[in-house]
Amino acid sequence: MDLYESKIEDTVDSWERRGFSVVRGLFSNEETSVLRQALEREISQERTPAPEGSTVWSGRPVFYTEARGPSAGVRSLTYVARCHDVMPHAPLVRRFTDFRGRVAGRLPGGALQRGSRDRLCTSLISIPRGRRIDWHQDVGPGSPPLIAVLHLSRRGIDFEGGSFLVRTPTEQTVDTLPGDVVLFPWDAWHAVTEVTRGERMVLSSGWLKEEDTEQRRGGTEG
Ligand SMILES: O=C(O)CCC(=O)C(=O)O
Ligand SMILES: [Fe+2]
Repeated sequence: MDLYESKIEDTVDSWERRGFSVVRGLFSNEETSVLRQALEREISQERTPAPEGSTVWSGRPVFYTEARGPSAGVRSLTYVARCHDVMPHAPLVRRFTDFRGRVAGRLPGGALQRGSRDRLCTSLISIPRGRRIDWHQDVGPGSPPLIAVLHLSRRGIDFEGGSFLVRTPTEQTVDTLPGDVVLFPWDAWHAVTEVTRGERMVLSSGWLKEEDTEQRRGGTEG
């Protein structure tokens, strides 16, 4: 039995009972801190946001977006398909996305399966002080069927506030530690409360739908 097998069993069990799952300590503190520091550097670089109204896919294999409306100020940097190889500490990121894929394969329901040609997509999401993520579902063009969120920031050190809320259908609050992974279905309403100090960062992994990537692909193959 490999390292993750029992975690996968617990994840599926919790999913069936509560409609979502939290995996504690998928990554060690040391691994998480290496990843956090590298990704902090990535997101702190100056970038031009994808145009307003474009979906998550703006024709680029790596693209940056800044949210509008109630979640304004939230920034994300998304890597599509093979661009995962250029992410800092790509082997660590790969362990996370592989874990997500293995869980997806065990969950009941065809809605959770990706199409064979859909593309892996991983977003670094940063919420600075005074910002939050409003209630939403990850539904729409390019929405992935199963969302897995790896928490990178240390509550009380890197940030305060910023609790994850999910309705499946009762509302639950999840306070995470770095290295924890939260998994939930694409149609679950979720939100993040205001970050009252510092900055909160996660890596969120899913699939972009093939139709969306085909329609919107720019010159560069991802
Ligand atoms: O930052 C989070 O905990 C959740 C972010 C989110 O809404 C998502 O990954 O779909
Ligand atoms: Fe979301």
